[in-house]
Amino acid sequence: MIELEHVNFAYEDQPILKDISIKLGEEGQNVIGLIGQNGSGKSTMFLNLVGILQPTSGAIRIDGNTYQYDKKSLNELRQKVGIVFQDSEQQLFYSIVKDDVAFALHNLGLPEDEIVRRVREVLTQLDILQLKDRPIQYLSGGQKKRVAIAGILALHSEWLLLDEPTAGLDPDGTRRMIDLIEGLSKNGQKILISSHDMDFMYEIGDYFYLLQKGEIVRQGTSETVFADDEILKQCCLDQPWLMQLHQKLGLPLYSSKAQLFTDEQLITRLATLK
Ligand SMILES: Nc1ncnc2c1ncn2[C@@H]1O[C@H](COP(=O)(O)OP(=O)(O)OP(=O)(O)O)[C@@H](O)[C@H]1O
Repeated sequence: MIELEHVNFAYEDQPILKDISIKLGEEGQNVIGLIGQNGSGKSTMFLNLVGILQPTSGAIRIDGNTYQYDKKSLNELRQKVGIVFQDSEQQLFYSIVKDDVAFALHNLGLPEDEIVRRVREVLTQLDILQLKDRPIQYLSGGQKKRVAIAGILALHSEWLLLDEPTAGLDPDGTRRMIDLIEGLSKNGQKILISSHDMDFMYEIGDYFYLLQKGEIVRQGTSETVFADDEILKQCCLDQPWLMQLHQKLGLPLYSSKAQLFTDEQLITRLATLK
């Protein structure tokens, strides 16, 4: 679990994160959403969680141990908490897929056969084994994101932080990202996602934090956070369409588009309107 205790962060004199005290990854929370409009502080919070930025005051703990910022502690932290940036291209350093995924494993000093095993394992898991010898520059945006994710999962990181994972993806890419996250979550991977794509977040998350101007103004399950249209409007966010169908048309609250379109009772009721 990652705990933030009265965390404040400022860029020079500009306060960005304000007195944040939360516990990420409690029982039953594998996929956690950090939602908020542009500039609310989501990326800044992520950079604090991976130790690239250090809180101005307050503390962050992982599994009970307070973050330390010396080189050795940061190296240990990076094995536990990995981040995929919105522009994942900036974190791919090698020209060939398998070399990039192996990069951090070489840094750890793992034996060559273990590196080869882990690279193959993670590329298979992410369904990109066929890309292993391909130059990264010729991959699509969605494929590059998968390579960046592979580099983190190869480390067996406890936490995967995804900053705007659907930015720049087409509907098919977004669907594949949802399937990927669901698959990882079923295997027990802890994932923290930042996004302002509310439909995507609604479908994928177990628990949510709503960030407004650097403050957590609401937290809870999708029913709690997305039911309050007023607070979402104040944060310049749209209510997920499945929640709108529920609140405005009185339909059951479906957890996904697939669940809605396979509801036989609803389909029968709608057929009588024809
Ligand atoms: N390096 C920096 N120096 C000074 N201010 C910064 C820096 N990076 C971000 N900011 C400011 O901090 C605030 C929060 O930015 P941040 O990128 O954390 O928000 P965000 O919620 O991730 O936004 P987005 O959804 O657009 O990515 C913004 O006002 C931004 O201009």
